[in-house]
Amino acid sequence: MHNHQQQAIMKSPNSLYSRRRRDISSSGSAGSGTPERPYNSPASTYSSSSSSHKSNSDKNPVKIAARTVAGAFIACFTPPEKVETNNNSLSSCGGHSADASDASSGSGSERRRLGIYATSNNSTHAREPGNVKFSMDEIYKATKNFSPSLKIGQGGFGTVYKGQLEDGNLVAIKRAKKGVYDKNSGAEFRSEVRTLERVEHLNLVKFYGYLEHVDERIIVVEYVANGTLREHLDCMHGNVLEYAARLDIAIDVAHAVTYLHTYIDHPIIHRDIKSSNILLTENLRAKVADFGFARLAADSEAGETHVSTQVRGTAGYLDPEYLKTYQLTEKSDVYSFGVLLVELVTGRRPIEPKRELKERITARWAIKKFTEGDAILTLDPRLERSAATNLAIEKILELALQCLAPNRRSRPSMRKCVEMLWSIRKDYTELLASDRSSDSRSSNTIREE
Ligand SMILES: Nc1ncnc2c1ncn2[C@@H]1O[C@H](COP(=O)(O)OP(=O)(O)OP(=O)(O)O)[C@@H](O)[C@H]1O
Repeated sequence: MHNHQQQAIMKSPNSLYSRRRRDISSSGSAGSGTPERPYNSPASTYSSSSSSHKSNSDKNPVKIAARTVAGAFIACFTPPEKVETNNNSLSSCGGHSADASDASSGSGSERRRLGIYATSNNSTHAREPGNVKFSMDEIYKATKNFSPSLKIGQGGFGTVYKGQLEDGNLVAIKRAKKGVYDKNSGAEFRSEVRTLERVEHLNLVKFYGYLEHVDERIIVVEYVANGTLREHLDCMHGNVLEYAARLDIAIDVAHAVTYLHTYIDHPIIHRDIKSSNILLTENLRAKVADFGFARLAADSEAGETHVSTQVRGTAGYLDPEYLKTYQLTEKSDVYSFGVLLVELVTGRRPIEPKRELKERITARWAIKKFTEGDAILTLDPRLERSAATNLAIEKILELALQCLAPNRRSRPSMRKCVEMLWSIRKDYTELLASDRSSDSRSSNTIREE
């Protein structure tokens, strides 16, 4: 990537960085989790296992670099009418329901609707635990020979199919485009697969296995039924994503990334944290997907502090220091997480070329509003305002500001982000409860009068 191209990307949220420092309490109170999985215990959240893991895919570096640069240039120069933006209007939350209603991952009705594996519930052919190698036959069966009706997505890595294994588990089967992995990159594929095999966390998409056969490279991961966070922010699933759910999602993602960064054997940098890589369950809990770019972080005990490698990632989320130096650290993920926090508050995409100039880079605009004392004006207009929400917006943007610090040393660790988010959620929940009880008291008073 050329310097001037990098500059184009780097103009974003950091140059806008003007600090308004305030102390954020980081009491680390646990807050409430859903029954789906508690996160009151950091220890349990971060524990690792050696059995099954998270998704991976790798991507063509040339395409990624090209896409990154193109993204930045499109962001700056594309005439507005050619670029789609997020329409923040209530009406955009109409009835378009993609996968939301069939969120019953693995339910009989869904299987019947898709017509896959009618007999699978009775199957006794479960995969051996720990066996991560799939055969072509298994993949053909699971995808009904890569049936177009089971295609659920297309990404930089290739095509994604929904499938069902013989043991009944629903999976996403990611088939690499031919050429993404050539003969020489088999080692890279295998090393990434080894990484996936070793990680396991409730907020990471679980890795089931892979297949490497002639020119086929396939990764099999847990199917997450309820679409991506970006789709939900765009109201593609019918309902507005409530503020409390957004806070929970931020915490889920922070847990997953903290786990990766503090992974027992060796820290792992995700490198592509973005709202379209956050998948949601039917209970709106988040699972971080796409280890396409994941690399093991440098061993800081061995005196290294970064990994030098090619620039990869997605325009709008890229750490400017990484773009300048090609040096990747965990703090690059923290930067992307800061962009994601702003996305959660505003509902907007990181770059919205159709907006007026000062609002095109969402993080720059939101942080400016925050520093001017107008944080609440950045709230997604589809959400209701309340004292609790107003306070939480301020605090989230304050945390985002820290994550987006141009100097990576000034950024908090992901673990620190988790603690701050716990504290924000606790304050939010308490204030919401007291708002509600005072509301009901005053309505009782009115009724008595
Ligand atoms: N585990 C999964 N469960 C359910 N759907 C999935 C899963 N993984 C991917 N998808 C669907 O497939 C789409 C493409 O996913 P993929 O990870 O290949 O690309 P991407 O992250 O959207 O794009 P890019 O490769 O540019 O980062 C996703 O947007 C999602 O809709």
